[in-house]
Amino acid sequence: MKLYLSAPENKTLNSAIKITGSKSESNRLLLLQALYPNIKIENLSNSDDAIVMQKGIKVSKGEVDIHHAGTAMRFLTTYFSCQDGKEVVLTGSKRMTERPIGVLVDALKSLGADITYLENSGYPPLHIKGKKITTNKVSLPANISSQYISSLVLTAPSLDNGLELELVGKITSVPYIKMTLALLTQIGVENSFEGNTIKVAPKKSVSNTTLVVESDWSSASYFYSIVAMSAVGTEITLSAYKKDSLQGDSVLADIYTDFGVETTFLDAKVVLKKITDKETQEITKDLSNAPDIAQTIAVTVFGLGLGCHLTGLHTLKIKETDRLEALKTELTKLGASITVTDKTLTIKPTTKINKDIAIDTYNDHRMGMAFAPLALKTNLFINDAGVVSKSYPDFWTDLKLLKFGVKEA
Ligand SMILES: O=C(O)C1=C[C@@H](OP(=O)(O)O)[C@@H](O)[C@H](O)C1
Ligand SMILES: C=C(OP(=O)(O)O)C(=O)O
Repeated sequence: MKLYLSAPENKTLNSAIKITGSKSESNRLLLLQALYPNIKIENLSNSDDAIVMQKGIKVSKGEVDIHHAGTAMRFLTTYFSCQDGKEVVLTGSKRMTERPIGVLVDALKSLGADITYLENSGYPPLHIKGKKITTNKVSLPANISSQYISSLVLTAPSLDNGLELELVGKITSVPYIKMTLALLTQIGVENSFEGNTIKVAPKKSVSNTTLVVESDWSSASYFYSIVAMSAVGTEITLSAYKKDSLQGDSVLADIYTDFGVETTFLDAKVVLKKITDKETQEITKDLSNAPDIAQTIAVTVFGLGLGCHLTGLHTLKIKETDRLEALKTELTKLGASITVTDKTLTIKPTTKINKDIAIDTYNDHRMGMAFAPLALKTNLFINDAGVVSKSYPDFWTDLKLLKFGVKEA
């Protein structure tokens, strides 16, 4: 599906949007629910990634296809490795077979897991024969993906002896690890994270507990970008959010003050308001704790004619696509002056934005959603716009609620 996007006729959009549950929280809770069936989940994400997780975790024998879902791939690798009697082939999309998993597989093998690579060493698909794991100390590099760590931590309380992890090197995407540990705390699992050591105590069962997933902050980023590019006075209300979030991407509330957006928390809602068009001209940010909002920020900066130097982007090359190259290619088509390295992105201020450009999405939901707000500045096409369903299936419908022109081309 190719879409043609244009700005709403009334430039001051005031509207309320309810965003689906966080895919990160949802996939963690689905894993914990499989280990502890007394857990009930509310406001579960309706994303493709949560659907493949729900389906995959029920399989005992045969193939589990998690498509593009990194969290499902990583979280289920540990889960199945520790399920005595289950035997699966864990696979995904072509891109998933290019996303590394060797660090996690090596860690699991050192614990005694039975995992074999079916194609390339270090990459999915994996053949996993579940075993009872009793060894409880493991060490692994922490600078490539925090999902390997979250994966081990999530299954850890179900192991007879719990688990102690030693994290080697600079720890990346730290808030996601803290989210995992906070959810364990919420279900009564003792844990600690001090220095580079994580300890998780074993737990046999959990009493009836209902956990409510907060809505997705990464999805909220696209509305921050829309408000940033709108007239002073524009307001959008998003639900259901809280000030005390487990999601690291809630740092958006701080970051977008540089773009003139004020955030107010009201009950379970968050109100975004454009309060000034005197934006910070050059922004410098280290996004190693919030990699998923890098695309949104880069597009906001370009749309506002500002400059930026973003660092801490070393994980972007192994996500749904090489996001640094994809941003460079697509922003250049629009007229940006952009340079990237393997971990940084720099944009120089420009005033002109090319019209009617077709943005390629590279099977990456965030490429479609991050570029959409630019319709406030110029008309544009989004190729393969269905990609958004990976995390936010209702994105285009919600954009229509804001009166954007969203037409099949
Ligand atoms: O644990 C999680 O839910 C996630 C961790 C991050 O990945 P990395 O740790 O690989 O950066 C993030 O990019 C991804 O969208 C979700
Ligand atoms: C990187 C992402 O997801 P995952 O790694 O879970 O596929 C994302 O949603 O931006």
